[in-house]
Amino acid sequence: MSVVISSISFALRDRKCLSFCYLKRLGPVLRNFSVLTESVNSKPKFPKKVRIVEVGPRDGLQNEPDIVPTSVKIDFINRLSSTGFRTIEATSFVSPKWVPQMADHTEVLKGITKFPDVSYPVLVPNVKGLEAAIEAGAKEIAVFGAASETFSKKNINCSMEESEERFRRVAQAASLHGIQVRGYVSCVCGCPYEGPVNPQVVAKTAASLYEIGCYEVSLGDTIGVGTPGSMRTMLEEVLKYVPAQNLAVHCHDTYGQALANILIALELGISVVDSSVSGLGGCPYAKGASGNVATEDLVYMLHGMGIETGINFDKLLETGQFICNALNRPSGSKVSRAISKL
Ligand SMILES: CC(C)(COP(=O)([O-])OP(=O)([O-])OC[C@H]1O[C@@H](n2cnc3c(N)ncnc32)[C@H](O)[C@@H]1OP(=O)([O-])[O-])[C@@H](O)C(=O)NCCC(=O)NCCSC(=O)C[C@@](C)(O)CC(=O)[O-]
Repeated sequence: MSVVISSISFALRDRKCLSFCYLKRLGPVLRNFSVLTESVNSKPKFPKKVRIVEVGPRDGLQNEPDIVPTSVKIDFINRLSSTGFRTIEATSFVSPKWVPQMADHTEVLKGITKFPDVSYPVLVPNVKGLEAAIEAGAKEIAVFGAASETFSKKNINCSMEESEERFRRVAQAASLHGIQVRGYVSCVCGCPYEGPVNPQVVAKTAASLYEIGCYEVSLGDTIGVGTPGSMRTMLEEVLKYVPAQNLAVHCHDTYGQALANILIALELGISVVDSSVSGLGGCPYAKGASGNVATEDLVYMLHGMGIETGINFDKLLETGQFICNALNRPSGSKVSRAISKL
């Protein structure tokens, strides 16, 4: 078999050398192997540009054991703004009883310097959160649902169906104020309470967010259990309902699969990726889940592939160092750690 394969690859590399007779004999074999050679020869197509949604100030800091001072959060976001991000998720207008780390949302949103070409979305779970966000000057919000009934109840204290209705009301009210709405689906590759999640449920949840008016739906592998295989299966299902240009991926790196999973998303035409500087974060309602993919690692990979991000890599490393110093912890970014040892 290996002899046949090598002669086929040779033949395909230099078709001019093939005699008609040889080709005729190889004809049926070549036809059988055309699929194999196509996949060997065809390179996956990746987008030329990727927009990174930096979620460090929200997803990164919401799970910190000690309250991070408001001034540090503001400084952090300002540094991110001058790094080249176009979207920085700034904070959450959720109940301070549920997530005390985000209780200073209004001070943070009012205190940051708003760069003209940067959007600062904030998480909003209900109309009460939307009203507070509008009062604080939000121009973009994100609602957050889940593809798991138990996770939905633990995270936002309502069923998936109730959340759909809630988000519809939020989206309608937001549109009256000209506010853009992003949507999240958590647990797209697995749930910390229910285990495996059906890709069709993910697709239905994403489709519902898209239908209520979310301009972009971010698919969250909340506990980082996805692999390139399960990620592809899930994304192919979602893509039947939501176009690639309206999707983003949000990969936690708990099992070290995030970059590989992101590559699958890029291959399928998705060009928006959420990440968190220094791999900060985790969800308070997903025990054991580690941070998001580190932005430094993501940018290193994308720039290495010739994909534009608009991010100044040196400034990004400095910002990562700034927040790690403030939190008194080593960076969760492999790239940052490797570079600091040079
Ligand atoms: C949704 C609620 C509010 C329901 O919480 P609830 O207790 O069911 O709400 P309620 O309507 O019964 O109200 C109870 C109290 O909360 C207050 N309240 C009600 N709403 C608000 C609000 N917006 N802001 C401030 N306060 C609020 C309300 O006024 C009342 O106050 P009280 O009368 O007791 O003094 C609660 O469950 C909550 O805040 N959950 C947020 C959980 C959260 O932030 N999780 C982390 C983010 S999700 C995530 O990380 C995943 C993601 C997005 O990154 C993607 C991924 O990785 O998968």
